[in-house]
Amino acid sequence: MGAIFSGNIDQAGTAFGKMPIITFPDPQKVSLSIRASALVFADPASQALLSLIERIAPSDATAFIQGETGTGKELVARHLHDLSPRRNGPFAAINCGAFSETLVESELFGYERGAFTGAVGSKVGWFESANGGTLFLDEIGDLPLSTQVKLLRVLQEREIVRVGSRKPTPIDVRLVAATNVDLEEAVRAGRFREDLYYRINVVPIQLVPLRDRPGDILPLARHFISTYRNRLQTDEPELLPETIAALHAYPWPGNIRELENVIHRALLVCDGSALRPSHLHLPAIAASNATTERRDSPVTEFCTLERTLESLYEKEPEGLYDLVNKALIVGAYVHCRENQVQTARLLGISRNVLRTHLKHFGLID
Ligand SMILES: Nc1ncnc2c1ncn2[C@@H]1O[C@H](COP(=O)(O)OP(=O)(O)OP(=O)(O)O)[C@@H](O)[C@H]1O
Repeated sequence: MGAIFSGNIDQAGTAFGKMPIITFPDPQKVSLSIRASALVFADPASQALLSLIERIAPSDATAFIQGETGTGKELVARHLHDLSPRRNGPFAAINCGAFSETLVESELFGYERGAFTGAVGSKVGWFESANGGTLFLDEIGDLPLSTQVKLLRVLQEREIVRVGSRKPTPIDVRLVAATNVDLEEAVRAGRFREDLYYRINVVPIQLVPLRDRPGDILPLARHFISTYRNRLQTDEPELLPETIAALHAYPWPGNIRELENVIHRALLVCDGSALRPSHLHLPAIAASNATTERRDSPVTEFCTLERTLESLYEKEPEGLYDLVNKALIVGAYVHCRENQVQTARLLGISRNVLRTHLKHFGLID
């Protein structure tokens, strides 16, 4: 519960083996060439990330992955492991935020019989489980300060002491830590130890949100269509141009995980031959913008197109107008299941003006 063990500590090799990497410029080839466990790195930002991973994988340096939720932090950690000399050892992943303050220590370092009420036997912790391999600590910012002190000691001494024991056990683990919160801010606020922050931030890896790597959207969508189509045993539906436009217009606050869920759900509801924008059931764009970096945005709900754009335009640099214009129109169109009358009413524009925009975006003839 909470922790996921993503390898097999009893057998050599990782659970999934080495994942194939696809770095294709041509999204049309994607669905033909990738497997379910493949990583998609098509956008230039992702390809830069891939070469960084390849450069640092052979070393034992602690990697510190930062990125919004769903950007692929665990996948990158696993890939680092798969490319490292530790690839035949275990890969263990643990979400530090999933345990109570009292439990997290015994989960990480293990405990001896009688260490606390209910400890009827001894238990190996995640550090020992990952011995010879890689330990991925997700949401490291959630570790209580008392555990942070112990973790720092483990990283310095390269040995753990089980709860209820005094005997140190040497460990040989590469640590990969991740967070989706600003850990520097947590240091400033006194919630995270500065010495531990510097200890883990040896090789920083910043994952770019999906909205800032548009070149990944279509390849990822095709990848998930292929994955879920195989699982659902359905035919591969065609991705219509308007569906592709809708995928690009949406800001993906939940990043790749959200895209995966959207595609999975779309495949369940579509009739098999074509994936239409209405199958995506994307939330209203303005509402999702409110949960992303535009927290201070005046847009908190669907308001008229004119008012929304005017207030954003005052604040934002050039170019945003076109982007937001397109995002709002396509988002509203999808939201209204491609009903032009409803979409025009929602946006506060005439149907003719809406049709001009839709033609311009290639959504209607
Ligand atoms: N480059 C990629 N290619 C293919 N699938 C990906 C890629 N990146 C992420 N995914 C998929 O997206 C989903 C979310 O990825 P992952 O769990 O690694 O994100 P995360 O950043 O660790 O999320 P969280 O912050 O919530 O822990 C997973 O199903 C993963 O397989």
